[in-house]
Amino acid sequence: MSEPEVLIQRLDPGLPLPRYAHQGDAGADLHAAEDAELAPGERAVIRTGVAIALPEGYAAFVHPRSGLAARHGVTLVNAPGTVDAGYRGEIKVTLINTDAKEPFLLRRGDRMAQLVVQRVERAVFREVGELPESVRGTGGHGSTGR
Ligand SMILES: O=c1ccn([C@H]2C[C@H](O)[C@@H](COP(=O)(O)OP(=O)(O)OP(=O)(O)O)O2)c(=O)[nH]1
Ligand SMILES: [Mg+2]
Repeated sequence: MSEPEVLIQRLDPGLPLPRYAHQGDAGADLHAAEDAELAPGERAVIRTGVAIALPEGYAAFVHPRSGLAARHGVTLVNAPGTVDAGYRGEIKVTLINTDAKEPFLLRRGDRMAQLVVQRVERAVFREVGELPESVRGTGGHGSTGR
């Protein structure tokens, strides 16, 4: 399978570019371009120092890092964040500290989230009066029990 080429622009020369930590990883780690201190319950929009141009038919999704989530309760408010193929602005990460007691200290250069590049489809929304029947029907939101 050929790898899609993503053009990347450094907006902050002092920072490493996003990279895959291991062969086979789906997510490339995004670095924080700034220091921040998040009090319990606080959120902050953090710059990554990079902008990208994705090929048509692709999107990139900003996912939390599970280590930060498990150790510190730090995740993303909008997980996963969607980076559109046409977006040329700086990628930003909206972190939230869900820990009840401990503030979270983020340092410039820390790996704070990961970017997953994926092929995406665009749908045509065709309006109809009635939808076709299905086995599930309209049951949702816990209809199958706990
Ligand atoms: O975690 C994220 C999510 C989004 N974006 C950028 C890329 C994306 O293409 C753009 C818009 O994102 P989205 O459509 O999710 O936000 P919106 O609130 O709908 O803004 P807009 O009105 O600009 O579409 O913001 C990020 O940098 N980080
Ligand atoms: Mg939008």
